[in-house]
Amino acid sequence: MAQSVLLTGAAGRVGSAILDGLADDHEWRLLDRDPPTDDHPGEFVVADITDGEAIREAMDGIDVVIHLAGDPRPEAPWDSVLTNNIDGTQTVFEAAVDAGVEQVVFASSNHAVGNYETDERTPGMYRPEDAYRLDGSELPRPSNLYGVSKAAGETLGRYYHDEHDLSVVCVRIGNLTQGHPPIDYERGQAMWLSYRDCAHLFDRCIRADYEYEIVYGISDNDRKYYSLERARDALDYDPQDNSAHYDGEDQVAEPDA
Ligand SMILES: NC(=O)C1=CN([C@@H]2O[C@H](COP(=O)(O)OP(=O)(O)OC[C@H]3O[C@@H](n4cnc5c(N)ncnc54)[C@H](O)[C@@H]3O)[C@@H](O)[C@H]2O)C=CC1
Ligand SMILES: O=C1O[C@H](COP(=O)(O)O)[C@@H](O)[C@H](O)[C@H]1O
Repeated sequence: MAQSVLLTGAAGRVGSAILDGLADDHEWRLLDRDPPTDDHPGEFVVADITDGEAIREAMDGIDVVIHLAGDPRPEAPWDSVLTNNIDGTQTVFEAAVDAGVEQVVFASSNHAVGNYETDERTPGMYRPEDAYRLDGSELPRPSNLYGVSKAAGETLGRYYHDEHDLSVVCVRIGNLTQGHPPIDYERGQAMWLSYRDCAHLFDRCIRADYEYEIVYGISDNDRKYYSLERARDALDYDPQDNSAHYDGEDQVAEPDA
């Protein structure tokens, strides 16, 4: 069934991947501090996620919030991630509870666990024959202050689920690139998320029933160090793409049937 969905950070890259795949599948209300530059489905609210009143108003009549807005830079300074990623995310969760929203999907990141990639494990863990997997049950181990802010967002989600009964899924997104996986970047190929799989994954986050989940958001790459098991089990995620099917920029194998 189509849901009424508020998409924060709608003007960005992940927002574009979601809307490219799902524009006609749900009733969208889009929100970003930057106004839209292209055609878009539904209404567009220009607001900052730290503005509690505007965010609460944007959630009227909404079933599901996909919360993407924030500073996505791994090198972002503390004042920016504190304001945009931590304070902004708390504002979004609080407004969701106040508005009676049922589910919040939080865009977390590989950088929340980036320091599992130790000198001893790399680059072996990026290769297809390596069996090492993170599965979402491990503690955060951030690789920068941006990763700390994403771990904080996951913990806020845990709190709002336990105290306020909100259904929350945190998606530790890998490396989203359009068209083909990153070139000459083993780590990026191991955590590649195609646009098609991104849209499908967020569709499953909108439609599935869950309590509190942490899942990894990557395609079904031969190289991987993130398990897809929780995303498959909890969300019925069924990725179609695989970075091994690309030779540089060209696709050299058909997606699995
Ligand atoms: N692109 C990727 O591969 C990955 C992205 N993510 C996360 O996904 C989310 C989206 O990332 P991208 O689309 O790549 O970034 P982006 O920079 O393309 O989009 C982010 C959007 O959020 C908006 N925004 C930022 N701060 C805001 C605020 N205070 N109030 C309202 N809007 C605000 C920006 O205007 C922008 O349109 C981010 O939270 C990022 O940390 C996580 C892992 C990987
Ligand atoms: O969280 C994020 O991760 C991706 C991939 O990280 P990288 O270290 O391989 O670049 C990054 O591209 C994106 O900007 C960021 O938000």
